Amino acid sequence: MRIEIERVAKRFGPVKANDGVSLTIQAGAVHGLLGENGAGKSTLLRILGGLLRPDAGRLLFDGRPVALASPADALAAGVGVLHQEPLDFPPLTVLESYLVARPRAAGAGGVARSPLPGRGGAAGVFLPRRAAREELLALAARFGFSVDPDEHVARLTLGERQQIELLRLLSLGVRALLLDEPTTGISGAQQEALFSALRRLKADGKAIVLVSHKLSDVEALCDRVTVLRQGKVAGEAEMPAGADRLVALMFGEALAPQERSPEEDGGAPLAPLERLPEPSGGAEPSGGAEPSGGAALALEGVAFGDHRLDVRIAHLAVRRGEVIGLAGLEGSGQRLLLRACAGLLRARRGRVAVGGADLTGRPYPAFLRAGVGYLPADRRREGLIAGLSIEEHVALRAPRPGLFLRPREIRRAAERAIEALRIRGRPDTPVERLSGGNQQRTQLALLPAGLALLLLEQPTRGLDLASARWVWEQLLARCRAGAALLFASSDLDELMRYSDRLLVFSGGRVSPPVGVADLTLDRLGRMIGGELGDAALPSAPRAPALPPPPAGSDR
Ligand SMILES: Nc1ncnc2c1ncn2[C@@H]1O[C@H](COP(=O)(O)OP(=O)(O)OP(=O)(O)O)[C@@H](O)[C@H]1O
Repeated sequence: MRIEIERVAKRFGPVKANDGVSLTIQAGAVHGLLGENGAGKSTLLRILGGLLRPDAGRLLFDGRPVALASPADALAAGVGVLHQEPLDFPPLTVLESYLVARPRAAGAGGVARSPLPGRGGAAGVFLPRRAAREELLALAARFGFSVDPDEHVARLTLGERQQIELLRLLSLGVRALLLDEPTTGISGAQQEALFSALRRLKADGKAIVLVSHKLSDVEALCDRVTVLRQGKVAGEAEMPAGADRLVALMFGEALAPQERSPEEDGGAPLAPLERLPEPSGGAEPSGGAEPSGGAALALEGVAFGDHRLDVRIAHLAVRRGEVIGLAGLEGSGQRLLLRACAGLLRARRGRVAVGGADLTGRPYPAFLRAGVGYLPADRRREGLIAGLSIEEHVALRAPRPGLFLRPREIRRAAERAIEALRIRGRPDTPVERLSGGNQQRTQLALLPAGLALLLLEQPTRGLDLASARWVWEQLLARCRAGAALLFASSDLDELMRYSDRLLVFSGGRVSPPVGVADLTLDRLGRMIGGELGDAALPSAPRAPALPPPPAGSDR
C-alpha cells in the first residue's frame, strides 16, 4: 500500500506537533521516521493509525483520500500500529489475545479471512479455536516465531508480546505497518527475528514505517528516511545516507561527531564524558576493586526474588561516585535488585546498608530518607501520574514546610526544573502530553538533589542521541558530587561506556562484579547469554506460580 501524507498539521495548544508534513511511503519499502525528542514522530504515527485527527492536510492510501476517525478505521483501511508497549491484554492467553478485534465472519462467531496464503476463512456458530490455533501456529512458523497459544500474555517477555501483536495485525490483513521504537527492550535474538520478519513483509509488498532513535536499526532496515524537526520535515534521504548526514538532519550541526555513540559513529573513538574523581579510599574506579569501608551501598548475603526468580548476591560494596551497570536480558533479576536496594522489595535474608546505615527490612520511606532515589523504566505507569501536571508532580515531591502548599513557590520550582532540564512543556502541562523524552526529563527533574544512591532502570530508553548524552552528563555530575549509581540497561554500549563495574544477570544468576576494563562487548554478550563463569551464584528458577503476574511486573 502506498501512503501519501499531504501538508498534515496538528497542534496541541501552542505546540505545533506536526506543521505541514508531506511525505510518501511506498509499498514494498521500509521508511524511517527520525527526529529528536518532541520532533513530532509519534503524533504523525498516531494520525496514520487513526488515534488522532489532523487539524489540516490529508492522507491518501493507494491514491484514495481517507478520513480515519479511529484505530478501527485505520485497521479497516489496512494500517496497523505496533506500539512500543503492545496493546495486548495480560490476563488473556496468547491465542485469545491473537483473536482480539478479529471481525466475525458473516454474522457468525467465526474467524474471518485467513492471513495465510491459499487458505479460506473458517466460520461457525462457535469460535473455531482449533482453526484459529492452527492459523496462529502456521503464521508464527512462517516468521520463525516460537509461540505457545495457551501461555498467558502476562508471562511473556516484551519481545514475545510484540511478536504476537505483529501476528495479530497481520491476521487482520494490514498492508501497512507502523512501528514505534520496536527494538527497545527486546533481546538480540528477538531483534534478529523481527528484522527478518520485516524484510519478509517488505518483500510481500507491505509499506513499513519505522520510528527509531537507533541509527543502527535505521541503517539495517530502511530504504528511505524522513527527518522531522519541530514538527516539520527537515529533510529526506535515500539509504545508505551515512550517519553524519542523518545526525546533521536531526540536530542541525549542533551535535559534533565525537558526541555520538560508537554505534552511530561506526566504532570511531569517543571523547569521554568527564569521569569520576579520584576515589578517596584509593580504590581503582574499574577492575573490580571494592571500597574498604563506608560504602554507599553494601549487600551481604542477600536473597530476594519474585514468583519466578530467586536472586542471591553474596557480597557487593559500591563506593561513592561509582557507576555499576546491571547487564542482562530484561527480566533476569536486574529490576529486582534495584527494587531491593530501594526498599521496594524486601530481601528474604542478608543485609542491605546504605551509607553505612543498616536498612535491612526497613520500608521504602527509610530508604528515601537515607538518600536513595529510584527511577523506574515504565515512566507512564510507575514514574509519573497521568492526569497530573509537571507542577503537581513538583508539589508532590516538595518537602512539607507546613500544612499548606504554596502555589507560587511550587510554580517557580516547576519553572526552574523545566528550565534546568530543558523540558518541552509548561508547568501546567499534564505529563501524559509530554513526548517520551520529555517525560524522562521530568522524572529526572523530580529526583531530589544530594542523593547518596541513584537506582535507575533504562535511564535513556526512548531518548534521542543528544538527550541521552545530556542525561548522562547530569548523572555523572551527581556521581562526581559523591552519589553512587546503579543502572540497568539493555544497551550494551551504554553499559560499557558509563559503568565502572558490571554485574551480569542471566535468569536470576548474577556474576561477581567485573571491571569494564576487563570486558569486551563480545565477552559481555556471551555472559548475558549465560556464560557467567564459575563464580556466579546458582539459583534455581522457581516453579511458575498461578495466577499470572500483573502486567508490567519484572520480566
Ligand atoms: N496530547 C498532547 N497534548 C499536548 N501536547 C502534546 C500531545 N502529544 C504530543 N504533544 C507535544 O507535541 C510535540 C511532539 O510530540 P511527539 O510525541 O509527536 O514527539 P516525538 O518526536 O514522538 O518525541 P519522542 O522521541 O520523545 O517520543 C511535543 O512537544 C509534545 O509535548
